[in-house]
Amino acid sequence: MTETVKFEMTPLNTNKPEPSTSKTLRSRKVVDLVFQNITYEINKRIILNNISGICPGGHVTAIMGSSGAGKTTLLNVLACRISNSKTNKLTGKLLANSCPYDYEKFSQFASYVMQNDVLMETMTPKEALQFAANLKYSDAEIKQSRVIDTLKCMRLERCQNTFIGGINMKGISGGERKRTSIGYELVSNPSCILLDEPTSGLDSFTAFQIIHQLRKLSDEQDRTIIFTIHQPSSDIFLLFDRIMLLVQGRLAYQGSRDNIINHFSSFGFKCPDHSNPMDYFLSITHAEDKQNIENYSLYFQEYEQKLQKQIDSEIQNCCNSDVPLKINETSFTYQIGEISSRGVKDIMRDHMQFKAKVIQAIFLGLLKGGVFWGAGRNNGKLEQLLSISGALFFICVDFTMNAIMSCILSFSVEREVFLREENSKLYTTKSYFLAKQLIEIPFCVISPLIQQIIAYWMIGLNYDSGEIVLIHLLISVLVFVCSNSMGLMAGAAFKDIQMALNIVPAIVTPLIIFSGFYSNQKSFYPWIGWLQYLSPMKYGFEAMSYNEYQDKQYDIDPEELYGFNIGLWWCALILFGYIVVYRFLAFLFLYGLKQKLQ
Ligand SMILES: Nc1ncnc2c1ncn2[C@@H]1O[C@H](COP(=O)(O)OP(=O)(O)OP(=O)(O)O)[C@@H](O)[C@H]1O
Repeated sequence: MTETVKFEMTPLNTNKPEPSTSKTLRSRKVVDLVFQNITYEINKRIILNNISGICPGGHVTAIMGSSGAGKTTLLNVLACRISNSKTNKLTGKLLANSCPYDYEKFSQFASYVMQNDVLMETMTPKEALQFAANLKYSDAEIKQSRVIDTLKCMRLERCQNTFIGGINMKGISGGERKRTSIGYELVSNPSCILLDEPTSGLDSFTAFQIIHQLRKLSDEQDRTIIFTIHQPSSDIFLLFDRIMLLVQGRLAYQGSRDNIINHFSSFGFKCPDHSNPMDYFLSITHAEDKQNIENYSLYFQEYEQKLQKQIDSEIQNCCNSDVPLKINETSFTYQIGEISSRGVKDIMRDHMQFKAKVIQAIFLGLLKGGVFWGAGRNNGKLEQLLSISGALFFICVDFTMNAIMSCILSFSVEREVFLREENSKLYTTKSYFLAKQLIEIPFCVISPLIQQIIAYWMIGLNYDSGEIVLIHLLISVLVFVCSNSMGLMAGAAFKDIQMALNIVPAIVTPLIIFSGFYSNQKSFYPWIGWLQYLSPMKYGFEAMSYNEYQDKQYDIDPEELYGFNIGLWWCALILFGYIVVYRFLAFLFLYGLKQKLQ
């Protein structure tokens, strides 16, 4: 059964009392966002054309316009998610209560809710909000009250203990996901909330509920709410306080919702009775109709003559009190603890993934054991040396490909969550990265161990002493962790994961060729032979071979046949060194990626 929402039009009051220091969500000062003379060009094409405006605190401002009008671009400019580059040129001023702001400052008083709900599938809404609150506040009582208030405010009480879910797991509904996304930002008590198409993909009733909640946030808590929206129903239209109507990157209307109908009527564009005003205004502004395009100059002229002065005066008189900042109160070590315990929960709860990984490890162990069955039990002849070397080399290649690809794929989902949470200043890149190492490395150890414990005895690798077996397992783990580190680095280095998935095999293939199994390592031409030193498989294969062939006699010395030239422990040390280097580079790339996406 659907719930009915009783909507009461609460009178607007922008002169709300000063913030209380209570532990509830109501603790805000008004923040007026102003943009002045914003022009944005991409490759010399003007996307936003010298526009100015104001989004007052305690009001709901809807940015509207037909497709391609520049709504998302304007929202991104306000959220400082667009900056100058070689091809993109942004000019103009952004002010919060008359003070200029940039990306860093924006994230201290405002939150941005993306169109896609980027949330951890294995958490419940309550846990997600608790995670955000834990990372934001140090006082236990404040954390608790923020979570409870937000659940109530976003009407999430009924689904608070259901998994959020996603592709792999059934979970809460689309509307509840959106409300969780908004709540996630709300926990940190931002003065401004910017949302990109908060109603897209939702049915009209759910869309109404979302906008209704946003309206309540502005009315009851003085927040500045700004969002883009495509085609609101008439019920939703009534929830807006202000409207900005964009037409080809310029403003055709800006001001109160009440006035938009009169404004367009005054120059001959009367909204027909009984029709949804926004449907009408979008129909007269979309760029598909030739007549509309001819009318654009009239819209702009009327805007400049009748509304511009009013907007300029609102900008002049905007609030200029201090902007309340949402400061993060938690320490670096606390952040690491929180992120890693969430990560462990995520792995344990994602039963499908967890089972798939264990089954895959058992299957690959059995496969290697079956294919190279007994290869190590006979020795002496060259062909026996070749088959055991084939087994050792295949172990290295399999670990490398497996670890790199699965890391890139799993990180592609996770890094969106990281980018969102870092953007919301829940934690720093450093604490996320260290927490990731704490969770991931133990799991990287388990998979190669399962595979090798199975395959070792089936292949009949050297078990003259326990030490030899342990060294083999150690090298296997080092190769796996090293490849996982390469995957992490690739996942962080490429903005587009698809590109990483295409390019990485092209990089790994030469590393396989130069790893010493297919050709003697000393026989490569020097101008290209140096590539072998970049290959973790070379060190893995060489170390495993030294370990395996000790005390064994063959027709030909394996060291000579393959041109081994480093030695077991040096190989292990170099693999360890590569792990450190790749992980450090992954951190730098992640840091760079975060900056690039600002
Ligand atoms: N990276 C880009 N390169 C080139 N053009 C771009 C880029 N980003 C946006 N544009 C162009 O800028 C214009 C405004 O885009 P924007 O996404 O802001 O429109 P919108 O009003 O949000 O549209 P929609 O409702 O369809 O999402 C569009 O014509 C779009 O093609």
